[in-house]
Amino acid sequence: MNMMKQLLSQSGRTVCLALVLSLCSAAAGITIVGGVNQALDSGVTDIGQTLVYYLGLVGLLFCCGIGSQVLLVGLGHKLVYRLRADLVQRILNTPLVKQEALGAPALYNVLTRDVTMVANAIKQLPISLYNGLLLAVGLVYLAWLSPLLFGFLVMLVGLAVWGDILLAGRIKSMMQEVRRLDDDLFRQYEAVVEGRNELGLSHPRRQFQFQQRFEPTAQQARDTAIKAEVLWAINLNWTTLLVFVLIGLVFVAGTLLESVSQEALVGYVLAIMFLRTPIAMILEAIPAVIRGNVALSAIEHLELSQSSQSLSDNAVPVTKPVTFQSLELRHAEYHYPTQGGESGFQLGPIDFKAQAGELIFLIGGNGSGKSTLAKLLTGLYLPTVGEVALNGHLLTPENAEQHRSYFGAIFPNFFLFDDVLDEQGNLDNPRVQHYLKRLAIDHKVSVDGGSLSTKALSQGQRKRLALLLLYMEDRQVLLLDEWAADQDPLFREVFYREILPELKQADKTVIAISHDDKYFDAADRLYKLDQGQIRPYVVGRDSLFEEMSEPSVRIAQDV
Ligand SMILES: Nc1ncnc2c1ncn2[C@@H]1O[C@H](COP(=O)(O)OP(=O)(O)OP(=O)(O)O)[C@@H](O)[C@H]1O
Repeated sequence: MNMMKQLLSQSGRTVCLALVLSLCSAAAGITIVGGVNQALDSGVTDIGQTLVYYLGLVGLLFCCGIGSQVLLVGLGHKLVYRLRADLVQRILNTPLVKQEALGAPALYNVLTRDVTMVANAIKQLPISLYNGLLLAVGLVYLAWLSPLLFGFLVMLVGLAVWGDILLAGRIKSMMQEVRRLDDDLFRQYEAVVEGRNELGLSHPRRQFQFQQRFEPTAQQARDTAIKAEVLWAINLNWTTLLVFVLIGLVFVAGTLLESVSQEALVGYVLAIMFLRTPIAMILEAIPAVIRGNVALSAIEHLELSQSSQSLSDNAVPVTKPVTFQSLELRHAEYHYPTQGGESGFQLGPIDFKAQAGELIFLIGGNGSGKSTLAKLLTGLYLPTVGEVALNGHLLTPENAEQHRSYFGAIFPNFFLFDDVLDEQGNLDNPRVQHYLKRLAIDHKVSVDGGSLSTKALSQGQRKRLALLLLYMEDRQVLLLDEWAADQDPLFREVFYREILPELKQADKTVIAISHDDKYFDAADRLYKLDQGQIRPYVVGRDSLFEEMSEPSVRIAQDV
């Protein structure tokens, strides 16, 4: 709810104006009801004047009603827009480690389902506010008409409202359960979409995925949602019935109590009938509001970054990087958080230094910590213990953005963007043609207006495009995590024998994670990771994997 308060506080003036207009409209409506009641009781003396008053009030009701609705509808959509923008910016500003812990399904759930739920709740805002005010003005009128009957009415309505509050609490916990199940469902959707190849090949797995994983969760979500909605629908009908019971009881009480005039009685019946619609509309809006509330709590529960650093203006958050000189790790460690009672992987302590213009290979077995080290070097992870320093400046949460601006990286799970941006963030840089040719991909892809013509390519070709994007960004330090793994032997040769030396010549510092022992001689220095520990690797002296035979290639310059 804090998020909603923040968003609403930015529209204080609109809310106030809409409130005043709604109040005027509601007051005009109740005055018409009161006037009709009075006319029924005492008749009309001046028909012309009465007609003028009547038309004036109808006009006021219409204009103020329209005015408040226009303001509130606009406000509702602006709130949804701000919520979306705020959420996307908060995700973009959330540290990688937190995003990885949350997982993609949870983030998609928030961005799609939760935002829609909040949007639906916000849509109820104009209707509920208007009807709430109408109800409030109506109650003031009833209190004025007969305080005695009003006391009686408050007692009865109080009971009904108490029942509604209890029921709303029960429905809220059901909707929280539906929301929890939705998180599970999004994980199932991810398996269905991302696992399309495996599922396409295996009928038993498809059946298992559908019957054992998807169906039970979807059915439970369906049943809980139906239960909640039906409970509220029963309550809605019960409340409508209560209005008629109320009229009857007021009528009986009024006839029994001598101090209550006939005019007050008729006024009560008229006003309660008139207020029936706003009451029903408010009650109808409540489930959507509860769902929105549950969705907002779910968004807040993710504990995304609170940073509201705007990405929509042109302000550049970091100063232009100076010339890269060195990158150093001093007793640096990175600990993954404990998961399911098991302590996370621990990288380090590591001491490591890369100088400008060096070409360094990181090697090691699966799970030895190479990619973790890459994320630590690039500033995507901050060290748990020890220090990371670039040009002698220690990496801190405050300067992490500046640190990262030196790096370009391709990780194994890279994402290929449609747009080819240059170092200034501009599209349509003519250099792109040269690199398309260099990466031997110009026959498959063109870049038009800064956008890739296609991404429907093989994995090796997609990696070449990722390298194209990296070339265009022209960062000083490049981190290539098993880039060559998907290349054919011919282009692998081009990569190690031509592209890497060219990058070195262009004063780039390259840290490449590689399993290609055939090309270890291309590196200036080699480091091997083993269970989170690093040590220099000497070709010929050290074995790549303990069980493997001695590699035959020697590097030009041993460490
Ligand atoms: N996002 C994560 N959350 C928690 N633990 C992780 C995460 N990513 C990796 N790990 C743990 O860190 C260890 C090292 O992973 P890392 O990806 O750094 O290995 P790697 O050397 O790059 O392996 P590979 O050669 O298979 O890519 C893994 O064994 C895993 O247990």
